[in-house]
Amino acid sequence: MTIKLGVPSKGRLMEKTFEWFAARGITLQRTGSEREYAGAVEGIDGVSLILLSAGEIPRELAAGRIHLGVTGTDLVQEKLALWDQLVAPVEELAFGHADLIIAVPQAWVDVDTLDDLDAAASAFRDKHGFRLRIATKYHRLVREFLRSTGVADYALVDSQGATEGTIKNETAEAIADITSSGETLRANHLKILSDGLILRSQATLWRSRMADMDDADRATMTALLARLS
Ligand SMILES: Nc1ncnc2c1ncn2[C@@H]1O[C@H](COP(=O)(O)OP(=O)(O)OP(=O)(O)O)[C@@H](O)[C@H]1O
Ligand SMILES: O=P(O)(O)OC[C@H]1O[C@H](OP(=O)(O)OP(=O)(O)O)[C@H](O)[C@@H]1O
Repeated sequence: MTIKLGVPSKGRLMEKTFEWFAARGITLQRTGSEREYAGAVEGIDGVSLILLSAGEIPRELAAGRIHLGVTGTDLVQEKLALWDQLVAPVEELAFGHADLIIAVPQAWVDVDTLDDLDAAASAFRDKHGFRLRIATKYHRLVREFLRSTGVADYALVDSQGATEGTIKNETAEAIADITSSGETLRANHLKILSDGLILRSQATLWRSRMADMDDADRATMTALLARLS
């Protein structure tokens, strides 16, 4: 067998992950054509590279189909109930920083906190006859956060991308999404609630608690982790 290492297959996260491993003497590269999701590992024996969507890496770790994987804290905590029983963080990689936050239109001058949002949600329901809608792809994290903070009178609507646009498109009144530089929020005339930070995320190397290993794999894992930490 080999130790299977799952890495995002495209974009910022893939490039930064390759750089992070290269700085530790392990070369990860895509092989084949530009569109083929095949990869190779040089600098250590017994490790194979699996290129995957960042959003699927938590599930693959939880199922034990990969031994190690790089993805954001946000995606692990969103996709896996009881995530800490299924995976363990090995290293925070110091890139891919993003905050999961709740934001509302800047024009809502009376709404700056979750308490204000709660009041606005009740008023919204009285006026419109349906619940204030919050667009997000982070359903689990947003529900847990709002439950713990006592906001109840809302409906989540699913948005898998361009979430900041849902308010202008009138499919939601508020959003819960990740922000990094804050530019997308500003460009869409949105503001973060002062107590609306749900989670700080960054790219992290995770180890599966569920993946099988033989003796050779265990030796490879020990050697690999010694190189990475
Ligand atoms: N603007 C950003 N700055 C920093 N990190 C970000 C940014 N956008 C997303 N991320 C982080 O990158 C990771 C992947 O995000 P996302 O799911 O949006 O990626 P994607 O490219 O759409 O991946 P997928 O292939 O799963 O669709 C997440 O952990 C997220 O927190
Ligand atoms: O604070 P900023 O630096 O502007 O970054 C935040 C944006 O980045 C991500 O979107 P992405 O580019 O991954 O596209 P998406 O909306 O399709 O997910 C995220 O969903 C925000 O929209």
